[in-house]
Amino acid sequence: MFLGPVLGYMIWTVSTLERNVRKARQLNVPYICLPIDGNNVLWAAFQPYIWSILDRLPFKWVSYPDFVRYSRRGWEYADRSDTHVHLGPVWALITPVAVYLQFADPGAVNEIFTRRSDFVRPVKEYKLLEVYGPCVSTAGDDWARHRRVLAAPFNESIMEFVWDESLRQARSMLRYWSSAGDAGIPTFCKSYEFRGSADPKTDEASSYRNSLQTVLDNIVPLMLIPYHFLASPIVPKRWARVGNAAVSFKEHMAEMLEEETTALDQGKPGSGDKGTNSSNLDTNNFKRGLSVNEIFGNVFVINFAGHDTTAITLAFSMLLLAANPLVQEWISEEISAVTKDMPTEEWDYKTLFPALNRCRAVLLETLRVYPPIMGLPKWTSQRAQTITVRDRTLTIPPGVSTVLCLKAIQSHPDYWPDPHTWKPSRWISQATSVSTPPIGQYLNEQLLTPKPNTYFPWSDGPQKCPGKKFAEVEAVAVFACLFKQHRLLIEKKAHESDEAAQKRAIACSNDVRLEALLKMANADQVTLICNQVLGSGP
Ligand code: HEM
Repeated sequence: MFLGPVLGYMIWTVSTLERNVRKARQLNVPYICLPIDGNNVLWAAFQPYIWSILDRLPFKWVSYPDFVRYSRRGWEYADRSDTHVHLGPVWALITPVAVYLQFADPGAVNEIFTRRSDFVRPVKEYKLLEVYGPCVSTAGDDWARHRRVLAAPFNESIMEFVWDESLRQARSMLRYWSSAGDAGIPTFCKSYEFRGSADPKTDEASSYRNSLQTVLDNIVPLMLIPYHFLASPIVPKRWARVGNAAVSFKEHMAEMLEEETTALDQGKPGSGDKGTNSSNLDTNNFKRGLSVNEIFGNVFVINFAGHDTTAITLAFSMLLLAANPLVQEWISEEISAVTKDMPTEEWDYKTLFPALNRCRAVLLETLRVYPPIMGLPKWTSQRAQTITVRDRTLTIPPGVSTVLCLKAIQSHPDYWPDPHTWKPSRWISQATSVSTPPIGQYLNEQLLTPKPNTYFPWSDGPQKCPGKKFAEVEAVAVFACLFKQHRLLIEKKAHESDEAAQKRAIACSNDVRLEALLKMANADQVTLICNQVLGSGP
């Protein structure tokens, strides 16, 4: 009975694969074939189980045949830049569904980013983000309307709020972490109290924080199954919890919208207007530009795009800092020089943030090695497009996917010396006295500007991340607050040396899996301890 469909599927696979191979041959680029497309929903659901078995065998990922290796979701992390080093700046991953041209060439990357109407976002691949409604990522031709409204509050004047709020959260986090002692740390313009996961006050499942966390933790099933269905009484309890969290999160969004529209109706500034003057923010856009469903869709995307990306990057950074005590000392030296005896409550964004280059370097280096998004998909839509890759001109047929391989280019030895080592100091150089910012004079250092189009964890071009500065300000505030007077240690196992514990932490940071974003697969295998430096405070 099953033989017919299986045979049919196999014939379809072979013939479509062959057709796509012919397309790649015409392009004259090296290629690798896969029998199943990575976006196949069934395969995406099953492959983690297959790989959890393969990972237990005594073979490394690199030793499997190509069709096995590249079928792993998130293969880009294990591959680093190796395939590009072997096959050159552009190669094709061919599946029965598509030809995915993989680019790791700065010139070609620049062309693809800047020619937005020639290389378009494959909206179909982003449709799953429409959990609550259409949004900037799925808007297609209508992208500019969404982007104009959504990006308005992301201006310099909101950064002071982001800085103060991040410091406030970091202080609470520090109190919570320090109180854990040797037992180890248990695992938008609205202010929420910091709550650790073991804090009893986090019980209220419908709180903003908890509903958002449940939604983000279960983002893949929520993208596949409408949340109204999950919240219905007929589904198992575990799923219903996810559905109910999604409903609660929508109620929180509706409440926020109500508060904002009431404020705007009364002529008051909305929360997106914090600290801004009305001349640089068209608050009417908020009401005029998007429908209610589109507002919900975009609020969700801002939460999705802004929360886990930053949280995951901070988690990688903390673990790597704990495994590298000398780097902790290195940033602490800067924090002390820049903030002197000033209490964190008095830290001023405008003077301190630009001077904390070493703290920023930790973030930039973590994003270089562990970018939450490892490849950016674009698409030649209706027309063929020509593009220059080094000394060649490629004519790419319509409907071919072009992937900007940011993980590969950010770890390519042509652009980054010692590319696979996490080394924040690579971002710092001695400033010439003319360009030194006043407060930076203590260390006379400045941040490296990478070669163009060799570093783009926030994407680039018109569709680049509007939250880049937001994330930088958050991370620098958290690092500065934490490492001013505290250090992170790894809890050692019985008879384990410091070195072995540090190696275990680094191995944990390299044991990753790609869900919607790249994250550590088993972060709870390493427990961190937060200690105050002796003689450093009250
Ligand atoms: C380390 C932190 C972050 C990283 C690595 C990051 C990365 C990215 C990348 C790569 C894109 C482009 C995605 C694509 O084209 O498919 C993007 C888009 C976006 N990001 Fe971020 N992001 C971060 C933080 C944030 C924050 C803090 C916010 C908001 C508070 C935010 C909001 C957005 C939005 C709304 C978009 C869609 C923009 C558009 O399509 O026009 N991101 N981000």
